Amino acid sequence: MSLHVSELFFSIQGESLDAGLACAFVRLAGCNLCCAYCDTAYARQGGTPMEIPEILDRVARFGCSLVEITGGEPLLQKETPLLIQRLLSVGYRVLLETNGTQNIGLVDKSCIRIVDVKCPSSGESEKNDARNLDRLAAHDQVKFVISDRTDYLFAKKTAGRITAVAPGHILFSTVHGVLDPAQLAHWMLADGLPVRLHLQLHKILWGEARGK
Ligand SMILES: C[S@@+](CC[C@H](N)C(=O)[O-])C[C@H]1O[C@@H](n2cnc3c(N)ncnc32)[C@H](O)[C@@H]1O
Ligand SMILES: Nc1nc2[nH]cc(C(=O)O)c2c(=O)[nH]1
Ligand code: SF4
Ligand SMILES: [Mg+2]
Repeated sequence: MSLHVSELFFSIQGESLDAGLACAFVRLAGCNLCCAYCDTAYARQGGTPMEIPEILDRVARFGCSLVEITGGEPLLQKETPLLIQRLLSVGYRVLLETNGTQNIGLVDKSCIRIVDVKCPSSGESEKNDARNLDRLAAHDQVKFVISDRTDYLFAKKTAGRITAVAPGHILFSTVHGVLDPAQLAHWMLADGLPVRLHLQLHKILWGEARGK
């Protein structure tokens, strides 16, 4: 059995609470959503089949202890939980970025799951599986990617119902180049929201370059 891999690369982690750290990325191919703003549409199809030992070998060559599994939607592939388990078993800190439509409970609890809750402007918010919010562990993170005021109000309401993670693990991000981060900051401050403002550090560093 193999996994369909879109790309493997080494970069500065640009998202999540680990932003700023050197990180190995495994971008898996295939996605069940088509978010209006998706910055990795190329990973929604295609990919190269790779066996787990080959992926572990490629990741090891980057020489860092932090690995992120992203996509595309990583949880669409049956072998993803096994890949994560193998990475954890050899000592990596493992992050999983997932779109919130698949059961995050299938993944080892030691993995840090970063669960997107899709906002209305993505065009995919009706596909969110609300049950994932009850499956969160304290170390997990929940992310809202926001384009406009309607998205912000949706995120604020949904975040208010999350009790499984501390407010500092709830990330409010802008859709890059669409919503001014200062506008989002103003809204958050005006409402006194305790959640975390989140910007994509890699795009500040390298723009929209692929494999970065
Ligand atoms: C490309 S997705 C892959 C993982 C998974 N499919 C998901 O949506 O969470 C990784 C993260 O990038 C975010 N993202 C995609 N396009 C973006 C954009 N144009 N601006 C800001 N964040 C974006 C997604 O919302 C998600 O949090
Ligand atoms: N540098 C960098 N950090 C990232 N964090 C999450 C990413 C993703 O596309 O899931 C990403 C990415 O594509 N690049
Ligand atoms: S779920 Fe993630 S990879 Fe899929 S279209 Fe949306 S942002 Fe892109
Ligand atoms: Mg990205």
